[in-house]
Amino acid sequence: MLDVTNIDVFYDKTQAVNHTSLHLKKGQIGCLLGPSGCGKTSILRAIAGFEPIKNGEITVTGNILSSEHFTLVPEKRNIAVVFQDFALFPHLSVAQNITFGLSHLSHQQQRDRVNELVELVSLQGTEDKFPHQLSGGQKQRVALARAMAPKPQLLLMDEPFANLDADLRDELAKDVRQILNHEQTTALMVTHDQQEAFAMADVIGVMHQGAIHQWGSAYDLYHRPATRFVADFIGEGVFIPAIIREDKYLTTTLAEFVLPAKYNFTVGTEVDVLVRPDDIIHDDMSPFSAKVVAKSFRGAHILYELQLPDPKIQKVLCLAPSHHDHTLGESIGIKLDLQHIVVFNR
Ligand SMILES: Nc1ncnc2c1ncn2[C@@H]1O[C@H](COP(=O)(O)OP(=O)(O)OP(=O)(O)O)[C@@H](O)[C@H]1O
Repeated sequence: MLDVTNIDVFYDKTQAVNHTSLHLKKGQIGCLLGPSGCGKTSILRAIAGFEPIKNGEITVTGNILSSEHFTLVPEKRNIAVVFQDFALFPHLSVAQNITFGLSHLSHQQQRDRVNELVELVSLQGTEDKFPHQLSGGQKQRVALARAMAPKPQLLLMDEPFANLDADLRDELAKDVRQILNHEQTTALMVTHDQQEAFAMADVIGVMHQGAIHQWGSAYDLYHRPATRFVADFIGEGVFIPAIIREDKYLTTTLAEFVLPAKYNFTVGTEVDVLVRPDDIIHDDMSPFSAKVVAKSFRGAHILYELQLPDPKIQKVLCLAPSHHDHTLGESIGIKLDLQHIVVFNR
């Protein structure tokens, strides 16, 4: 549905997006995730038609919207954009804000669509209120309803929940996902908050320095990170040193593993293995122990930071059920239980 193929975006001589591609199917929700300045907004702006592209192509349902020598104006793209500051018209009521893009419809059709959207975004009873009389979450719902009212072929959202507090953000993210699914709207959003990306998106692109390192599901990004940057950026974890032995064995201080077939390291190569907090199991019977150097209570679990006796390994993290409450300085038995073996060259 949306095909962004090998695009470059420049601001004068500064390259903000570097030969980047992404694809969304109809009804899919995509998310660009990455640290500040990595180029997320620039991709969104190029798709919306606010920035020209230097190379490549942007198409929606096969129609070219942007190419090296062509930029279709934003108003002809049938793409809606929701900004982080909501950008509602302050002098228009909720109903008038939502009606704004519907002038091509009859009055009855406008009323029907507004009623439908007000119900969909759970704003019944606020139709005659003005933006300053609404909470942040309500304003964001109006912004979403207004953007979706003309049934755009694509919805773009730039940090749509950034101005909301954490609880509201989680709740709204789930609601927005349901609303988009209900309307079968294809959407692409930008965020630097991974929980928000996980809550909203079917497919996530992790960006760094103008490039998408991996375009995949939350599960794949966490368990099968394609690059060291993705492994570091998504979730928590540490790298522990290992060496490739004959017969494709991988030896670490804590355990030995068979190297998955997709890796092609020569014998003797020194590598790093990704170890997530849920890969380290607390087990009093284990021959390996480590000292608790820090802990953080997370409700159902405690995240322990553990120092192993091996000086080559800085620390590992262990997520243990919170009824196992150990004190700082205590040594606890641990074992490594890697379900997904992810290895990078040292
Ligand atoms: N109008 C502009 N003029 C010049 N450089 C710009 C402009 N907009 C963005 N840049 C630069 O392009 C790069 C990418 O910026 P972009 O806003 O796309 O990143 P981002 O990932 O969306 O960041 P953030 O999360 O902070 O919004 C940055 O180095 C930024 O400084």
